[in-house]
Amino acid sequence: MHFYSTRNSDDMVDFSTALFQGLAPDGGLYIPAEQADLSVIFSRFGNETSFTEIAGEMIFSLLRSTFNRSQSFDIAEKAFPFSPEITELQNNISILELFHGKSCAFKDFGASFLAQSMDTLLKKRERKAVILTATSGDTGSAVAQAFVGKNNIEVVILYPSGRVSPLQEKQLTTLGENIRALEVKGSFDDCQKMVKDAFVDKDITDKITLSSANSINLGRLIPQSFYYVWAYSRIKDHAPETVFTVPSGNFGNLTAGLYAQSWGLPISRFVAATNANDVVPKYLEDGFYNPMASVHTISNAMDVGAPSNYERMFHLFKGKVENFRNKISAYRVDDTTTEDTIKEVYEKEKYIMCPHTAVGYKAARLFQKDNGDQPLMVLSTAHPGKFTEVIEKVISVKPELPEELRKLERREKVSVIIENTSESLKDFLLTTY
Ligand SMILES: Cc1ncc(COP(=O)(O)O)c(C=O)c1O
Ligand SMILES: N[C@@H](CCOP(=O)(O)O)C(=O)O
Repeated sequence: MHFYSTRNSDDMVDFSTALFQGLAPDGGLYIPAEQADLSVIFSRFGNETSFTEIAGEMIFSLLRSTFNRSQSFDIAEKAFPFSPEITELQNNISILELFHGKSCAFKDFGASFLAQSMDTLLKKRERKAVILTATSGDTGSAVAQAFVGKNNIEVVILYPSGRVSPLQEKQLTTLGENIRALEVKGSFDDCQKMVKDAFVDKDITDKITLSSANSINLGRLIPQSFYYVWAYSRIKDHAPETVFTVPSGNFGNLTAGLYAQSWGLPISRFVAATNANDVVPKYLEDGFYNPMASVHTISNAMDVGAPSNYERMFHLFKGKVENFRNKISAYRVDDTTTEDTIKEVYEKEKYIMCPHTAVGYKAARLFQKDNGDQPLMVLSTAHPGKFTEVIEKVISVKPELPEELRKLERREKVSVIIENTSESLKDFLLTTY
């Protein structure tokens, strides 16, 4: 498969180039140039097919011009020593738990695949890369875990000061080695803009081989399609067409689902769930897309006012709001409703969900109210233990922390504080590398 930029279809590249460039040189996002049909392969997957097998088959089917069969399965095995799990709740809702990886969030799937495929390709090319990542909490922690100790790779993580949870901050700032954390005096959108500006700054790119570990990088997005396929393989006997509800911020997760659908996965609809940062729900309502400054919420990892992947969706839907509406329904959920949802589900079902998952769960219930009580699969994007402060306040119970998170509590934070300007990032990069 080849890829081109959303802003220039003549700029055709292979997977390796898209992976290491991250963002296209014209500032656009790489998208698949060919229409793959994997429906026959999907139909062979069943309840017994492991996540690694599904991932290996998909890597080989989509990226065979870059990875041969044995490399594809090797990457899948090394990247995914963990798997999603499904928990059934009342009201026809299934929770697709994506937080059983090292950093306890769904970002582990993308970050781990990215690290393994870069490792495989760097061995061939003997290149050194600096990975720039903007995070509102979870991408950075997954990337830090996936890349720590990797040869020939330096990682720089930008996060908004005071706007990530205490545990997320520990995950970003305590690993050391090849991982550096920049604490930005600003919002996630500032961090994301600083990263994007660096990619198109020739002074930087002439000196440093930059790549990205955000969902602007297709290497982050493609593996996020694997778990939609895995989920389908588990439910297809009783639900041949599935509605997926996706807690959304930068819309990488939902875009990955749209790709899975375009490759032949029978998904009947997506429900996009946002917090008060609701530019996409507003766009579906009135047809006007107005990115805005993000506001702080208790589902902090979704505090995005200018979602990167809107550009990919816009391209996929040929810029027509009706095409968006044909595939996606959208709901916004405010903080009070998010807290009420966490409480209600815990009281009724003794299930603790993180605030982001609660936004998704509530949106699924609203969708059922509008469209009948049909089965829905809600993507659960993070372990509730990453947001202990919110959970304890709402249900007076401290979620049990996995060992990975518990050991971080004792570690010392190390970060460099910088202004929210592209010049500060440029200074840092040019003086450090
Ligand atoms: C826990 C959690 N849920 C949801 C999201 C939103 O995902 P996306 O940015 O892919 O829309 C994020 C951040 O990416 C997150 O960390
Ligand atoms: N919510 C994200 C924001 C970055 O999103 P990405 O998918 O583009 O990396 C985070 O947790 O950092």
